[in-house]
Parts: sequence; structure tokens; C-alpha cells
Amino acid sequence: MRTVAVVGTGLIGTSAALALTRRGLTVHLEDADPDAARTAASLGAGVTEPAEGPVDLAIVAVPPALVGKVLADCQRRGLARCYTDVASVKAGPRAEVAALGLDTAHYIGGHPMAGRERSGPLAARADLFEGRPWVLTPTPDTDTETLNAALELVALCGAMPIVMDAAAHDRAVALVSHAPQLLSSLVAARLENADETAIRLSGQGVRDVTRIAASSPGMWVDILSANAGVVADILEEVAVDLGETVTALRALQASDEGERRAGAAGIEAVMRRGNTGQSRIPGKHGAPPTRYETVTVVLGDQPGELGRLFGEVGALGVNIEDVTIEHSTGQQVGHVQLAVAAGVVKPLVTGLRERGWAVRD
Ligand SMILES: NC(=O)c1ccc[n+]([C@@H]2O[C@H](COP(=O)([O-])OP(=O)(O)OC[C@H]3O[C@@H](n4cnc5c(N)ncnc54)[C@H](O)[C@@H]3O)[C@@H](O)[C@H]2O)c1
Ligand SMILES: O=C(O)C(=O)C[C@]1(C(=O)O)C=C[C@@H](O)C=C1
Repeated sequence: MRTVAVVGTGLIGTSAALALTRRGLTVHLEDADPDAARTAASLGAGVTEPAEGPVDLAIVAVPPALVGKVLADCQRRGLARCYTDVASVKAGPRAEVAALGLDTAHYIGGHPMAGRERSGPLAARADLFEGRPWVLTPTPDTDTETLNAALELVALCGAMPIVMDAAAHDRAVALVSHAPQLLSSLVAARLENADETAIRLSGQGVRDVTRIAASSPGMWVDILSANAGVVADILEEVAVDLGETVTALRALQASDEGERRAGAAGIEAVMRRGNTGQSRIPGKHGAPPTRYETVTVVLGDQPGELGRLFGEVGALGVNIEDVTIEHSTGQQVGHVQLAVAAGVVKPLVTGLRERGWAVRD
């Protein structure tokens, strides 16, 4: 594959385009909003000039409800030999593509399971898809060249292909993406009118749970409209759990000791079920979940400190598996939590302290 067109140069389109240009492919960028395409080009994601002939693959990266319409336009123009999309729901776009009588042999549905709570090209990252699952939903009439082009796209973006049926995909993402999005929004919604003194105490817990509550409402109405029934079923089950949790909490306040014990058992049960569910989430690259240790470094809020820290961790021969940065309101320092393999904690802590870093015990 040498030439690609990205139609829709928002977060996902531009991230894919950046990954592909870095691999030496020629990427042609277009968007209904010319500013978005120009911005993506200025980031090095490709060129805004149209291709002279059909490109090898066109990636339709527009909101889910527009996939059918935009694909129809691309196929009418003969933009590419093969087409894919990246929409967060798969059955709806596929039904629309069929209803519009489009060429289904040269179109394959796709969905990278990576994103951000921000939209637009400026939020794009070339490494957004690295190590992440990327679902492909071929049908019996998908032609082999199209499947291969999509597999090559996934590989070039550093992601892991997962072939699934569109309906099974939609049921799965209802559980691991769509319901969690609404639950995050519901938790964040409690903060809407909360007292400022409470908000100022926000630590990492509430930040972790509410990060995706900053996502685009318009995009999510579009996504949830195409998967509403399954998501509603999951939230109904959550509502039952919530009811039981409230009952357990009330019991914890009872004067009767037996009732209090039952309440504690109820809360412990929900915590344990949560532990079990959380531990099933795969680690990097789809590998079994790995237990990393956390080393917390206190960092002065000055330019370049983070880069210097990462450089020195690298010089100590330690691989950073994940990183979380916690800034407390009104503080001039941040806490950088480095997730590293358990075996390297001791030498890392010693090495960093020798180099003058404040490492928390
Ligand atoms: N945001 C995420 O976390 C995420 C993750 C995976 C997949 N997706 C899916 O990727 C797709 C794009 O999402 P995004 O987050 O990049 O959104 P975005 O809002 O950042 O970008 C969408 C872009 O599509 C453009 N567009 C709209 N109509 C168009 C048209 N008719 N022709 C050409 N361009 C048009 C918009 O101008 C915008 O630049 C969606 O289908 C979404 O479901 C999103
Ligand atoms: O991490 C985020 O910010 C996301 O929005 C990612 C996320 C997800 O739920 O995992 C959101 C929707 C997409 O369809 C795929 C990925």
C-alpha cells in the first residue's frame, strides 16, 4: 500500500494519517471543514491536494451517522480501490451502506479501540493506536484485496486486528465503551453544581473516572443512537446493582449489628466483583494483565522537567510501561506515577534519588 486518502481529518483521521505518513505513505487529506484538513496537513499528516488517480485505500473517519453518505460520495468519485471506516458502531453503518446500494465488496467496516476525550486534528497523535485492538468487520462479500488493505492499515498503525461480526462488535463495545462513557458522564454530572470547596479536593480517583466525561456530546448522541437498546440493557443491570449498593450503605448506618454486618458484606461483595472485573482487562498489546509497580516522583512545575525525568529513567535502563501525572490545584509540584516492572523498582528508586529526584516512599 502506497497511497491513502483520509476523509474526515478530526482526531481519528489525523491520528491514522500521522501514523501512515511516518511510515512513508502518501496521504491525501480531505474534510468538509477545509480548516480541519489544512490543520492536519500543517501537523505533517499529509497533503490537501487530491490524488491524481484512485488511491489504494480511503479511510472514512467521519461521525457514524455520516459514514454511508460519505462513502457513497467517495465511491461515486472513484476515490480509492478499497474503503474502510472507523466508526464506533458497526451494524448501523453497514446496513446503511447496503441500503444505499454501495459497492460492499470493496468496503470493510473498521473500529480502532483507541481514542481521546478531545476532538479535532489538534488532538491527534501518531501513536494513538499502538498496541490497541482494531476491529474489522468483513462480510462474506468482502473482497480479499480490501481485507488485506485494512489489515495493512492496522499493522502500519501498530494496532492488533480483531475480526468480528458487526452485531457482536456492537454488543461488546456497549459493555466496554458505551456504558462506561455514560457512567463516567453521570459521575461527572454530580459535580456540575457541587460546592467549589469539594471540587478543589479532586484527586486522581475522580479524574480517572471522569476523564472521558469531557468527550463530545454530539458524537456520543450519534454513537448511542446506533446502539441504544444494548446500552440501556446494561445500564438497567447497573441500576439493580446500584439499588443493592444503596441498600447496603443504608444498612451500614443501622443500629442493629446484624444489619450493619449485612451492609458491610454487601459493600465488600461489590468491591470484590469490581476487583475481579478490573483484573480481566488486558494489559498492553492484548497480553494478559500485568501487575506493574508504581514509582512516584515529585516534580517541580517547570518546563522540561518531565523530559529530563524520562531521559534519566531511560538512562537507568528502565522501561516506563505507563505514566500518570497528578497535579493538585494551587500546587507548584506534580506527582508523576511511573508504572514499571516489579523487578526494577529498587534500582530505579536508588538511581533516581542519587540523581537528586524526590521519590516518594
Ligand atoms: N473519538 C474517539 O475516541 C473515537 C475512537 C474510535 C473511533 N471513533 C470514531 O471515529 C470517527 C471520527 O471521530 P473523531 O473523534 O475523529 O471526530 P472529530 O469530530 O474529531 O472528527 C470528525 C471529522 O469529520 C469531519 N466531517 C464531518 N462531516 C464530513 C463530511 N461529510 N465529509 C468529510 N468530513 C466530514 C468533521 O469536519 C471533523 O473534522 C467517528 O465515527 C467515531 O465514532 C472515535
Ligand atoms: O480513551 C478515550 O478517550 C476514548 O474515548 C476511547 C474509546 C473507548 O471507549 O475506549 C471511545 C470510543 C471509541 O469508539 C473507541 C475508544
